[in-house]
Amino acid sequence: MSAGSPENNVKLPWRKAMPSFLLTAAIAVTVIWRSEAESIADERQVAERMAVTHGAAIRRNIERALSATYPLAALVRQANGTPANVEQLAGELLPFYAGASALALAPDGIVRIIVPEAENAPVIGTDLLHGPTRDKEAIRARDTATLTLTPPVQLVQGGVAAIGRLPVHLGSGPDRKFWGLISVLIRFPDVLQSADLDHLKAEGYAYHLWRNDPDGDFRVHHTIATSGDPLIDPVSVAVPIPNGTWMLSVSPVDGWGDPLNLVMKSALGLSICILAAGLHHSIESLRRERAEVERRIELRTRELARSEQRFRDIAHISADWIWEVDAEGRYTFASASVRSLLDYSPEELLGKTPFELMPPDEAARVSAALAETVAARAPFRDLENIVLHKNGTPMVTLTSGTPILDDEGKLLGYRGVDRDITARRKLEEQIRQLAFLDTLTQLPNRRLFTDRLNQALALTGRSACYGALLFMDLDRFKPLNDEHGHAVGDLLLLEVAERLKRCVREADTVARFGGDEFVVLIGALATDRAVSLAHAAAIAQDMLESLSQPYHLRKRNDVGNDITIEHHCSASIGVTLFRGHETTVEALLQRADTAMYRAKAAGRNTVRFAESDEAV
Ligand SMILES: Nc1nc2c(ncn2[C@@H]2O[C@H](COP(=O)(O)OP(=O)(O)OP(=O)(O)O)[C@@H](O)[C@H]2O)c(=O)[nH]1
Repeated sequence: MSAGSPENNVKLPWRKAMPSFLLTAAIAVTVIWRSEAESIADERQVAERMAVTHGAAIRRNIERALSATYPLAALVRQANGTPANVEQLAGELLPFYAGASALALAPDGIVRIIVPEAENAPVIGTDLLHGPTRDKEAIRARDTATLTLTPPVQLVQGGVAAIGRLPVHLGSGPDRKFWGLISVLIRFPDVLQSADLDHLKAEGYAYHLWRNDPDGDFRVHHTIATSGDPLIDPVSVAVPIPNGTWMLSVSPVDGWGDPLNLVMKSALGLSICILAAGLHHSIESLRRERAEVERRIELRTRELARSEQRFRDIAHISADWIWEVDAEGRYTFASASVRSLLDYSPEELLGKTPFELMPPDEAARVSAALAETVAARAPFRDLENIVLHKNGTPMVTLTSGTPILDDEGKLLGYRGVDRDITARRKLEEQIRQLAFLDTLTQLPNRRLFTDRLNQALALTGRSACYGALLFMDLDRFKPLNDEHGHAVGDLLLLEVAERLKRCVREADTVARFGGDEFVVLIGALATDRAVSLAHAAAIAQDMLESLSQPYHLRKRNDVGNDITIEHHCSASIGVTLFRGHETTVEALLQRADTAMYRAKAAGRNTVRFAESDEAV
């Protein structure tokens, strides 16, 4: 097979499946990416919800703690700036405001009272509005007349806390004047406890509660509380508090998304890509194989059509008759040339057997001759047989055939060819006759006679019977020719031949050597020489007698009329006996010829034996 042959191109290279792989990979990546993005979005939503919930709790706690200042402010206003039993009230209030760890009153900004006093005593006397201890949020509260909250700060008395400052004003309208500040100490992380930030940690979240410095760089974060774990792309919710906003940022400790899930999805995606590429490869391979098979079928069909056309052309122009028979020997196909050979149309032959076209005895002979060949499913060549022309004329054909077998070797029939050799056989017969028969009388000529004489010598040698050879020459034949012409002479010769044949048995041979010379071979006379001589003499006499009968020969006279001439004729016969190869054929003929001349010499119309025979 050459390198460029189609068979080599059927195999599909794997690189052809690459586009399918890449396309599927792109789809898989998109799907995985989207699914991952969706699941991260879901996760962020959940985290945000949690941050919102916890942020709200923080805000509630802060506000509740801050609200502890309101009853005291009300008390101060009610007492017009000089409340009594404030320490007692503050002490009673504190347990009701979770997150509020201390309450302080600072008339004119100077802390005078703080409850509980024991752990907060160092604060007493601190001037929140002036001097080095002044507090930014305190001043803001006074100036804006709104509750402010400091960021969580390190306390003088220890611990971390945010301090809420509520400005208290007395009077209203133009008489309204600043009284001082009521502060609430909101300790960290105590205030956050009821916000249950630990729950976030337990749920696997890192959190960060932070704020910007409202007066400083907004990019600087001040941490209020943290889980201690680093944040990864956190979701942040605002926790509004007085004079500011805290932020609660939350992210899963292990980061967003599920890496194991992502790996499994990626593995699944890769498997689908490989599967898609494999599928593409298989389908494309199948498609190519199918296309190749179809191409080959078309090629073979065309070859078959060409081959069939070739067969039809040959069958059409061939002088031979091409045929097919089924397993029962019935014609299933006959080429058109059967018409010129036997005058049957191909259709007339369908269903017939070849034997139906033969004379019965020929059919039996051919059937027997073919029986073994057909049983062996073997081909046969040049089987000569006689087939009858539609008009009954026997035709000689040479038949050759070859078996038709199916894939299992079962015989389906035969196909073959019949060649008409009738003309050839006729020609051969003519040649044979020219070689062995006298053209005028159709009697054996000298060559055939010599052959038969040889056989007779062998036969008599075995049987011990004598045979006889009679050499005969017509007397005065020439004058007939001369007077009436050769044609009349020929008629006489034909008649002589017939009369001589009638004088002998079928097994004996009458031959013409040419001119008016005839030779007769008598096969088996007797084992006794004398008896044989007598028998031969009797046959010779019989012949003389027969030949002496008048001949009526027809001829056309000078004016064109047919006339009959009566002619009388005699012959001189020389006879000799033989038995076995005592002598040669030539010597025997010579002996008979000599005896014939002796008969001529004796006055013609007589018989003479060879001298050797007479001497016995
Ligand atoms: N019509 C005819 N004549 C033939 C044929 N062959 C030879 N002859 C003639 O036969 C004659 C033979 O004559 P011969 O045997 O020599 O002489 P004959 O007249 O028979 O005389 P005898 O034999 O001596 O009695 C010749 O005239 C030949 O021309 C033949 O085929 N047809």
